[in-house]
Amino acid sequence: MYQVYDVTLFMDNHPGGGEVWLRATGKDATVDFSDVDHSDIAKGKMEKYYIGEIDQSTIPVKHSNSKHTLIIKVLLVGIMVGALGILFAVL
Ligand code: HEM
Repeated sequence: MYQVYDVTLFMDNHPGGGEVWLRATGKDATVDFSDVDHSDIAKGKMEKYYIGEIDQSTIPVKHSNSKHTLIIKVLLVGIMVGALGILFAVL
């Protein structure tokens, strides 16, 4: 389970700055949080911003669209080659 915190209200007052949180947006920040070795005071403050838990198995997995991107690239090259062919035929 992921523990979720709404830190928007604390953003301007976070001693580590709001920037570090922006960099952690949309991802699991557990490692970033432990790397700092937050004090017990910091850990106590977290309770105030705790909003619940998310079961990570319910988070949609990002699929790579590389196959679609390749098809689009091949089509674009085909269109360009076709356009050049028409251009040379006309000239
Ligand atoms: C609700 C969550 C959080 C709370 C309440 C919180 C609170 C604090 C507090 C009170 C400090 C001052 C130092 C201390 O007492 O340990 C601090 C420092 C810091 N925090 Fe957080 N923090 C939170 C989440 C995070 C996250 C997710 C990150 C990283 C992505 C982060 C990065 C930092 C950094 C870089 C510092 C500065 C450390 C230093 O200057 O040595 N914090 N935080």
